[in-house]
Amino acid sequence: MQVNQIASFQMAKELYASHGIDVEKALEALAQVKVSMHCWQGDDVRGFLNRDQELTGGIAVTGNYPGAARTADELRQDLEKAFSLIPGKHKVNLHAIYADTDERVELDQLAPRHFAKWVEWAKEQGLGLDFNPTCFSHQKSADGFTLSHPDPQIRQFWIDHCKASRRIGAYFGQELGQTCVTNVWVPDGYKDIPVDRMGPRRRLKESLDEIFAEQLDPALHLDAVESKVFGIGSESYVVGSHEFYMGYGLQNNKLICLDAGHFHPTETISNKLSSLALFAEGMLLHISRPVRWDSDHVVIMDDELLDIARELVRHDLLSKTHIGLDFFDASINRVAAWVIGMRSTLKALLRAMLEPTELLRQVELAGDYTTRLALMEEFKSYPFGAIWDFYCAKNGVPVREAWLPEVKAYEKEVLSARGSKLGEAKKLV
Ligand SMILES: C[C@H](O)[C@H](O)[C@@H](O)C(=O)CO
Ligand SMILES: [Mn+2]
Repeated sequence: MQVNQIASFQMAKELYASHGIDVEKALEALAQVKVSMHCWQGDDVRGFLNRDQELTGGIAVTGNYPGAARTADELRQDLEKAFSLIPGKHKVNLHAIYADTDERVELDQLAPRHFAKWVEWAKEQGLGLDFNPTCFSHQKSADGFTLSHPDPQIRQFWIDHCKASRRIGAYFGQELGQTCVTNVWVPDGYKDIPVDRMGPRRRLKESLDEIFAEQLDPALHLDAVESKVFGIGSESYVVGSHEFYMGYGLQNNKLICLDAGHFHPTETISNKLSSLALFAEGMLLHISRPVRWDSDHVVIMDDELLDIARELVRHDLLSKTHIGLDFFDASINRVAAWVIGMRSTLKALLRAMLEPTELLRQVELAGDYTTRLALMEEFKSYPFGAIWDFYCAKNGVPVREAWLPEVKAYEKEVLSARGSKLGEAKKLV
């Protein structure tokens, strides 16, 4: 660590201490936070099963930046690169289509053995794993319906896929000694105005009941359910709406997943946490950045991310909240996208931990809103950057933008040989 970094840290630490903020305690708390980094940013949600299928489910990846991972080994190599630039020990969030196997296997037949290489790797790297059934990009979801499909056979296929996914999740939890969250998201919905809004929701509920019938040890495995307001091709009606899953999750003790991009454009998930936390067993966050719609832009430290972090810290919700990222941007270097999203999320949490929460609470209760506003504003320019730099250096990862040349070098040495989606092996400089 450089001498000037230590000096800046000491000065900042004293300043925070003068407001009763224990910086060392904040850093210890930050080190406990595991963020689940989504594997699908690394290859534009293609996966390794059914690679010939186009991405469906009303989600879209834009951009043609060269270097997407084409195999599980390449994806793991890229994940390792990204984690080497992010402080702390975290988790990787896998989708079912990322099975690493030579077998030709259908989604409903997936088993733990198809993910053994991921487990072996996660053990070596000291990472946890989370999981998701993949209910899209498949011929059986081509008409936009899966778990709420009117055809019982198709519905059963997706039910069996979700059951298989939970067993894989439980296997991750067992093998890695840390709880795996398996999150169910389905794209089901109508482009145009439906007549029957209830029927598909009743079928989805019945499918979920069947999927969750098998009891799994909650120490090893937790279920989450993710809602959405609309998708491309399901603009008028989404079966798994927020009300649907909030009801389902609360009634059945499931984690409720809030994706930052899955609500109306002016609706924020930060404002939902304090309500949900009073009633729910726990929450899963898909931190994303919607720009005008559910565009899944790379997460940055914007106002909403800071507000999410503040809510988690101020109300002591970190222990009942599982934090995951969910974005897919193919217009920039994909490893950089992960690093930016992860570092921003951790930085936002640290910033929230360095706020004088107790003091702000007291002035608010006393009705002194002038002091509340003044302090909240002044604390925005407090030297949290010096504390973040120290944390990065202490964790042996690059300080500030020093990670970028490492990504550029990796791009030159490794990614440029892979080419772009259009097929040409474009050389990058
Ligand atoms: C690939 C993910 O499962 C997906 O992004 C889902 O979580 C979602 O947010 C769909 O819009
Ligand atoms: Mn999501």
